Amino acid sequence: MNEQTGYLVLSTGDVLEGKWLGDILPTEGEVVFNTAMTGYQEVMTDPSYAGQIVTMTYPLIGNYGVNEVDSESIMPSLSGLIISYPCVTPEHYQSTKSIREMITEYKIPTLYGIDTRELTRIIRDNGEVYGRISTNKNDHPTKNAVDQDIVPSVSVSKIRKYTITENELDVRPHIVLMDFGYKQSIVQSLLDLGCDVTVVPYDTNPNQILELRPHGILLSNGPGDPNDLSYLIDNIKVICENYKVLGICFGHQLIALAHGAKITRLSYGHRGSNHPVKNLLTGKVSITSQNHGYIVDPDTIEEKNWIITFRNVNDGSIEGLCHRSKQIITVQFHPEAHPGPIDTQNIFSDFVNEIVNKGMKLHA
Ligand SMILES: NC(=O)CC[C@H](N)C(=O)O
Repeated sequence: MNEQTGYLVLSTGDVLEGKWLGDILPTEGEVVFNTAMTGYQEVMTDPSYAGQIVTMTYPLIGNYGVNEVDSESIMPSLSGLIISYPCVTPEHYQSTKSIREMITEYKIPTLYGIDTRELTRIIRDNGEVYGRISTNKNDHPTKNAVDQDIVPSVSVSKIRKYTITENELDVRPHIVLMDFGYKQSIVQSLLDLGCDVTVVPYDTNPNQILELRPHGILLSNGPGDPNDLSYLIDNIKVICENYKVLGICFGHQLIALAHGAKITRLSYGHRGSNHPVKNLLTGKVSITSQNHGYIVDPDTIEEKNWIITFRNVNDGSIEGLCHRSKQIITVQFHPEAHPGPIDTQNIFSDFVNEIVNKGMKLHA
């Protein structure tokens, strides 16, 4: 393995020494931790991590390799990766390459040999932490904010259509997915339910959406601070007036923002595969996959218009909303999973059933 020394220099003043796993590629970004024990490939290809240096708290990363089926996007968008102990001789029947081959192919700046649990403690104690991966330990991070154009950098620039050839349903719901940095698993969850999916750029306006004649709109996950997209609020309001809408994570935050709520930061994010959320309508607790640093400020929700449907069991933060009169449901967690449990996949089937059963006239 490459034995060249590299440093993770943090905005807190801490400097952690490691080794470069691939090429020497200095970088910087917000440093965030993910507590999932598996799912590094999905994490590395989730566009919501754009601009961030991700550390996996689980110490052994790479042991089942990288495969052809689990990537959430065409290429990784994260700024960097910090791992404790990499396994570069993977064993798994689906594995086609090692994590080192993947990070070399996609030029992901990566350090290994860092105590990722120590790093996680630093983030937990300090909240928002920025870092620079460098060969020079005096090379401090200069940025203190994630690039404001981060969503445009991951969103599609042209419409992308997904359809399944075999559909035994006599109806074909057509969902427009507004792409703020969508995960492939969201598309797959809709295809599995017999939907046609059209992915559109994040700033597509309601008139362009109308031309596509969708039956429902899904606002996707995405990187960065939703407040940076406040200029889309009018678009989102019109969409929410006219369609059945589902918002996931960034999409949930944008819909809340468009309806007058404030979006604030968690001191450190929820990123992992075992975050319990309680459905306040049924009392049922589900274990969810999560990846977010921002939340909807509970004091700014207009309760006359919104029902809080889910709360996080650990810290009580809002995990889901439902509009009292419009057909809008939103979740802060990731029902599409990947990585993580699929306990809340019913969010997709409830949305599609709502469209099929009570929705507008569907074409056959
Ligand atoms: N997964 C997401 O959609 C993340 C949303 C937003 N970037 C946050 O960190 O809160």
